[in-house]
Amino acid sequence: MQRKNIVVIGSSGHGRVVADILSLMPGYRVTGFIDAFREKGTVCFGDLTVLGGEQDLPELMAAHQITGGIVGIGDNWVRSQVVAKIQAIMPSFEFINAIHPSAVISNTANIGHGNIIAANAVINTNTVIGNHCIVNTAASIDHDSHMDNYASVAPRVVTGGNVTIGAYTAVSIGAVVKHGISIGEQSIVGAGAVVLKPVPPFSIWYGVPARNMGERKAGDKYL
Ligand SMILES: CC(=O)SCCNC(=O)CCNC(=O)[C@H](O)C(C)(C)COP(=O)(O)OP(=O)(O)OC[C@H]1O[C@@H](n2cnc3c(N)ncnc32)[C@H](O)[C@@H]1OP(=O)(O)O
Repeated sequence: MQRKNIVVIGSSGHGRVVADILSLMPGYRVTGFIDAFREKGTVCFGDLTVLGGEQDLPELMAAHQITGGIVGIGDNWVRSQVVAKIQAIMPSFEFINAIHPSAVISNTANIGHGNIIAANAVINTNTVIGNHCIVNTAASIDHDSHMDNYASVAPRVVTGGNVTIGAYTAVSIGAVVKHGISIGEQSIVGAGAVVLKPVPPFSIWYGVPARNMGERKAGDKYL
């Protein structure tokens, strides 16, 4: 099989997990990392190094026959900013999905592009995952659910069926979301929360049962 040469944008812990997943996918060869905040040549994962920043992409793509890649940045808002920057610099950049071979994904699920589906994740029947989302290690999104663009679920999150997770919203590590619940855009569900009521947009909810603990603005830090 002809492997596509690709890059991972972001070389922190999450970016390296993404490179690890891609190294297990037969269709791709990871050429290296793009990271404007780390010196060129820094070794990040195995023998893979930082090749340059986003501005260097046109030159790097031509030199290494790179067709595209994926943004491996955990913060949902920052990830969206970097995707926009790449689209402006290199409109032909193809955003791919990084899907761990142990992930279980229904044939009836619909998955966009730029998504990270980590080890042992489950995406069940008729669920829709938008673009540039993260379904992290051993998270489970059950049937007929919907994750909007740039949403994320952290390791061991479990949702029931018919759950909606709005754009840019982060459901934190180990949280449980009851079936039928809708979580609005740009919200945070805190670690270990049990969500039994709908979560409005731009809000922070946590606890057992989860309650409204505050409001937030787009781009507020949560990691
Ligand atoms: C592979 C990976 O690493 S993926 C990333 C995994 N990481 C996560 O998912 C973590 C996400 N972050 C959280 O869940 C955070 O707790 C947040 C964003 C919900 C809240 O963070 P902050 O606003 O900074 O809260 P802060 O730490 O100041 O705590 C405020 C109070 O709320 C409590 N609190 C904070 N989060 C929670 C929570 N999830 N559940 C219960 N109580 C909480 C704190 O104990 C503290 O109580 P205190 O005042 O009595 O000491």
